[in-house]
Amino acid sequence: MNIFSYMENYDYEQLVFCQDANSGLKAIIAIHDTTLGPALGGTRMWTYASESEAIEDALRLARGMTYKAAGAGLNLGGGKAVIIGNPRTDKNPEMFRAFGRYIQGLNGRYITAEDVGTTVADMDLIHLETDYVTGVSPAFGSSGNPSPVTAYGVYRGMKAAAKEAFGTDDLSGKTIAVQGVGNVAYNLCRHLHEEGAHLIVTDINKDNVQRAIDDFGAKAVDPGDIYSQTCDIFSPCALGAIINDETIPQLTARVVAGAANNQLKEDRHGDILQERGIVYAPDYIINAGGLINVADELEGYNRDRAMKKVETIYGNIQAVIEISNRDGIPTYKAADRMCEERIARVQRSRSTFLRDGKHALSRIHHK
Ligand SMILES: NC(=O)C1=CN([C@@H]2O[C@H](COP(=O)(O)OP(=O)(O)OC[C@H]3O[C@@H](n4cnc5c(N)ncnc54)[C@H](O)[C@@H]3O)[C@@H](O)[C@H]2O)C=CC1
Ligand SMILES: CC(C)CC(=O)C(=O)O
Repeated sequence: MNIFSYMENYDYEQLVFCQDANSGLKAIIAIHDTTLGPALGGTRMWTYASESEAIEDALRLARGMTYKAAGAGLNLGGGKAVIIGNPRTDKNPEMFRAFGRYIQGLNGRYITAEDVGTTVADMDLIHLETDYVTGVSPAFGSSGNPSPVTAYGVYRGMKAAAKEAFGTDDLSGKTIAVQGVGNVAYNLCRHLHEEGAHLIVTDINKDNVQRAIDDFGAKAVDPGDIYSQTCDIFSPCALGAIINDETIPQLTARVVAGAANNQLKEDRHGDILQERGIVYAPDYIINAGGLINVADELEGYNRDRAMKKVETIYGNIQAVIEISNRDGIPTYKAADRMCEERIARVQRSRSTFLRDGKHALSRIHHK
């Protein structure tokens, strides 16, 4: 991978490598764009096959966060971190403390939170070394685990996409195939079950599958069979790049709406979904609930205010669909356009010289 060409291509600001032999920490922090504010994005811990795979993941996810914050109307930029390692076997407290010190060294340019492989307990350890961490335990006045809030936002966004496809946002009686029933999707399934939807689930973790069967009467299928299930909605809630040349021909759903980041393997797969008449709810618009929730901490966490903001995801999905229909472009392009226009507008409105510029989040509280 030619790192500088990649960064130049998508206009990345900064890539930080963090190493601590004492704890075994090997981490990468990617900051994509801070036009709107400090870069906020979770830390993923994963067993990457190579260092370039880890770098590419951090970069791709960071760029997604720029768009996610812009689309959600937040005054935040895009960043993400990855820790190379197995989250089940390679963690130790010193690793997260060391990582916290590297974050502190960025002096607020990057703020972290949970992602796949990291937990509230990990954020508490990071918090021992830096204030630039969210999703910390509620005991510290923070918002805790963002997953249930992300799930609620996905549920609301799914309803908005269903309205476009089926003429109603009522999900009762609809069959929904869910890929991955981890932290976010378990909570999503709860909302869907309560509304009377039929659930088909898969996961590589058998315990997670069993929990969905026991709690929601879900039907379970093997991971490779989830794409071809007869269903109304396909909900990717595991990892990225699962909308691709192999999976699209298998889909029977009229809506794709899920929590996973970077669902389209390549942009052209969003074009193919559109050609097939499948309503795609762009990932970074529909899964912004967790970000909205942790971002609220920066102003002193208020759950009611955060949940009100999460409700806007329904309208944001509708706005994207409206642009898509108006301009005759796929929804992923409509979402990009909407977010890029907001960033450009804010950049223009803040272009005049100020001796001591102030940002909406310059009051970030030091706990
Ligand atoms: N947790 C949050 O608040 C947010 C999460 N996301 C994204 O949503 C997705 C899910 O996140 P979480 O629920 O937090 O993660 P998680 O790790 O709790 O759940 C993911 C689940 O997918 C399963 N899985 C992995 N590979 C699979 C495969 N090939 N087939 C079937 N199942 C597979 C895992 O076993 C796990 O149960 C991730 O892509 C994450 O980046 C996005 C926004 C916020
Ligand atoms: C809680 C969020 C900040 C997690 C994240 O990084 C994301 O939305 O992908």
